[in-house]
Amino acid sequence: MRILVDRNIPLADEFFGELGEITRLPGREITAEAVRDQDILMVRSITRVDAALLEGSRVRFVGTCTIGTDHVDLDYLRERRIGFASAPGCNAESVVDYVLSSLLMLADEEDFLLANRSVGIVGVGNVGERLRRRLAELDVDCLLCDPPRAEAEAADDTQGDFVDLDTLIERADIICLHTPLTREGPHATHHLMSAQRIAALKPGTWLVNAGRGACLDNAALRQRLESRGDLRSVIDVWENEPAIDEALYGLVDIATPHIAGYSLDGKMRGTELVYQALMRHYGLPARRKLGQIKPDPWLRKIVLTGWAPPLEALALCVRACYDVRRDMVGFERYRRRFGMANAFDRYRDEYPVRREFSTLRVDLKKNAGDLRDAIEGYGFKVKLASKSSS
Ligand SMILES: NC(=O)C1=CN([C@@H]2O[C@H](COP(=O)(O)OP(=O)(O)OC[C@H]3O[C@@H](n4cnc5c(N)ncnc54)[C@H](O)[C@@H]3O)[C@@H](O)[C@H]2O)C=CC1
Ligand SMILES: O=C(O)C(=O)[C@H](O)COP(=O)(O)O
Repeated sequence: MRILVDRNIPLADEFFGELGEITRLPGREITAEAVRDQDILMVRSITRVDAALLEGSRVRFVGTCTIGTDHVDLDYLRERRIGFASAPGCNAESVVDYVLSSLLMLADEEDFLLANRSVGIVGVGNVGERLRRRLAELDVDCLLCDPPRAEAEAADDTQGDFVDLDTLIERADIICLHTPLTREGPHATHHLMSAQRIAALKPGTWLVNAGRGACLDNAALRQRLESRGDLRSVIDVWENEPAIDEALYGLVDIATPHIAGYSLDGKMRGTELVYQALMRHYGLPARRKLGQIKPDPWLRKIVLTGWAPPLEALALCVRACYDVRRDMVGFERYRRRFGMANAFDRYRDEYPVRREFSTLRVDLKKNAGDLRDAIEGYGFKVKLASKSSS
């Protein structure tokens, strides 16, 4: 079999090599001509997969090693009986790491504790739910907005914690968007954060978008920031990637090129999930296991030998593992050298290795044990020193 793989998919040889001949291409160079003689196509979110790409080709299976599927015409694949798999949840932990690293940076600048603020999570699926759980460990109040879930769970008495988006906007100090991009149906998310809703944000609100760019009206956010400058914003996903609105880029506090989910762990998990689905599709045993191939992180553990203010201890662990400033500064450096549209793709292509918080163990000695909840709450592994060793 012939397998065409986006070159930004790690471990493709290890997982797909046994099935046939692999060709690698940059995602934006995966054209109808390139796929014509291929049997299997493995993409990421920048390749539009539809009739224009696949009609007349031999492709019988498409995998996207991503959570989002808005770049794939699923109806077309169904009609043509082409097998399909995505990688639900693969990089959800990484997106949460990104959000927490960003919130910590802003909290650091404004000198306050997250525990004193309420966070509104819009879209409480794999990402939003993990964010909620980690924030709950830190005693942060969360408001949840997820109408599809609210409807589905309405009959369950133990649920019912959902609010509508306008109530969330009114009450939350920090708003995190984690919705998929959908353009149809009762809960379509295109411009869910509309001009009207952006105008309604309370002065001082922090707005985070790590879902999809077009869930938020980018022009309206630019106007609000230009005219009032009274929000703080973290934008990882943009309308019209990679040719994003540079004026908006210049106004947001943390601007990154769609890398929230870009840990090596998240990407490798994406490859493994799609590999498992591919093997099921062909009725073959999935013998390869990520655990056998995954490289060790280069930083395994940090030892805290005494008590420190929780915010400082957390900031230390976060910075050691993944500091969002690395990507802000790196992206800006690329923008100056290559221009925005080139910088956007190139930074992602050449993305420096990043590992999830969960790969870092924090050893707490002596009275540093008091920091356990905060550090575990942020997603790190914690080991408490035994009495004899402390
Ligand atoms: N920035 C990045 O690097 C990444 C971005 N993403 C994006 O994040 C999105 C969410 O990821 P997951 O949580 O894994 O997806 P998921 O499918 O597990 O959860 C999405 C949630 O959004 C809810 N939802 C749908 N319409 C809504 C609406 N109108 N208002 C509020 N909630 C709504 C759904 O009911 C669901 O619970 C993905 O679809 C993808 O587009 C995912 C990974 C990385
Ligand atoms: O998984 C998703 O959904 C994402 O947004 C990906 O992390 C984005 O990565 P690319 O597919 O654009 O490389």
